[in-house]
Amino acid sequence: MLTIKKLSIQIENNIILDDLSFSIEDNSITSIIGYSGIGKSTLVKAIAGIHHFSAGAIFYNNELLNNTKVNIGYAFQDYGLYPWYSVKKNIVLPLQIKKIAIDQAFYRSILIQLGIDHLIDRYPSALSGGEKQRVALARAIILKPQILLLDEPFSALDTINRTKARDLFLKIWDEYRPLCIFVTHDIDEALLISHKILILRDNSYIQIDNAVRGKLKYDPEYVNMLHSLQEMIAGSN
Ligand SMILES: Nc1ncnc2c1ncn2[C@@H]1O[C@H](COP(=O)(O)OP(=O)(O)OP(=O)(O)O)[C@@H](O)[C@H]1O
Repeated sequence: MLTIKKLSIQIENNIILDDLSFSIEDNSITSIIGYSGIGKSTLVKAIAGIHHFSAGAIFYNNELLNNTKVNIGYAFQDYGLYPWYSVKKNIVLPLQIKKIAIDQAFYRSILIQLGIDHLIDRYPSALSGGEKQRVALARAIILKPQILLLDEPFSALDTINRTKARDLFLKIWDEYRPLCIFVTHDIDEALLISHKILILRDNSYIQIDNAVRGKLKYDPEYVNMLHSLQEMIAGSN
């Protein structure tokens, strides 16, 4: 279980997140939604250990989260690929850093499932935005991390490929069910994939159970939930 306790983050004189507390259970997906600039990426970076916080603490299984002890996979919003490394080297880098032998079968299956097996010798400059995102996703998953942080992982994909990538992600996620935090602007995406949803708003936040996960988009319960979420994001609920 990941527990965020009274977390506050200030950048220069701006309070980005203030007194945020919530928990995420193992084997579950939590989406983070909210207006652009509200602090979604900042929160994910703090959990990844690459952004300082001004107050509060982050625990994993009741111990302070230490990213040298706990494997954290992170797909950055801007991909975060190293331009001087090939696709293969970018993907296996987390294994090399942690001195973990490559699981060839898992590596091959990720490449094939994400449709990037033909790209492994290319460099990031020779990839499309959607290809870079899939490489970033492969790199986040390669360690089979206990905590998987995905910051708008499908934003560069068109609608058809986004739907495919989402289904694929859920298939891969289901193989070992890591605790996953998924930042998205797409409320439908949040409703389709996540067990819980954290809504960040100006000066407040709400964490809700997603009762319509797995339901069809035209199901009345789904439509009601979609409308309530829209109101919650706008701050009128
Ligand atoms: N290095 C920085 N210096 C100053 N302000 C920053 C810095 N990094 C982020 N911010 C500000 O912090 C706020 C939160 O940014 P963040 O990227 O977390 O938002 P977000 O909710 O992920 O936005 P988006 O949905 O547009 O990706 C924004 O107002 C941003 O301008």
